[in-house]
Amino acid sequence: MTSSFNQAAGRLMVALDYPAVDEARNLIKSLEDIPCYMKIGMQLYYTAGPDFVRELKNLGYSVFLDLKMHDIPNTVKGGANSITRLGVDMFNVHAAGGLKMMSAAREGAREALEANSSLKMPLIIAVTQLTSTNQGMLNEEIGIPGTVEDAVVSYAELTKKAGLDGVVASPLEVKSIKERCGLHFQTVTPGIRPKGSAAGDQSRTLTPGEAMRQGTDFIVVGRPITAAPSPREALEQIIEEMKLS
Ligand SMILES: O=C(O)c1cc(=O)[nH]c(=O)n1[C@@H]1O[C@H](COP(=O)(O)O)[C@@H](O)[C@H]1O
Repeated sequence: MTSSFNQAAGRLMVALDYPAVDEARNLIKSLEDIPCYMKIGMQLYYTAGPDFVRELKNLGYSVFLDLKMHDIPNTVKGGANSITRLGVDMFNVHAAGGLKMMSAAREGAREALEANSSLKMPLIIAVTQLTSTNQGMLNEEIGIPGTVEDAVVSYAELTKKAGLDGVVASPLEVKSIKERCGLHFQTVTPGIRPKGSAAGDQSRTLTPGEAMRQGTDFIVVGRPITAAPSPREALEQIIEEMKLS
């Protein structure tokens, strides 16, 4: 595999949304030698737990633990401390928890590092508006006025103020986020749909190539890979598309 292939692979996060650890292991086996980022979300974590995080770290993968913490600051601080002790590379909280809650996540991670100097600081990212949320839902159900883009950018600014590393948003908002928060502020973008694949419950989507051209740092892809007849082929095609962008 070429170095440009591997570089693109490192910016592709595979969402391991499976009900059982064996299915996740089968996928990982089929993707052997491709150095992509692995994302463990609540479905798999609630059944496979910290052991599976350690298993992926032992295999050499970068791991994003996507548990989307949203609670009072003290509880999130404790959660962030435990997650950091697992040695993950990235984890997330909800920006809707507010400034104090987000700062508490950073504090919990910092205390874990103080207690064990062999750990490294994970990237801490805040979810802005879920990529399943559309304009109507934002205004009518969630009760936030204005455009989705404004709501996302405003949460991104709050996240930066809290001292976190970046946000989860749709690729459609990446340019505005980078304009307001700077190029180094990380963007992690789900809502990725290769041409011809089903949107499912995602509302704000772009293709892998389009997302890369918006300047995103990481794309997150689940079902277009996990539900493909050949996940490895689907993943390789996505990486080729990322490389060309
Ligand atoms: O935090 C996330 O990763 C996340 C945030 C968001 O706004 N939208 C979103 O889809 N995700 C996650 O990204 C993955 C997308 O999966 P697919 O829709 O199957 O590609 C899932 O694991 C979601 O939980």
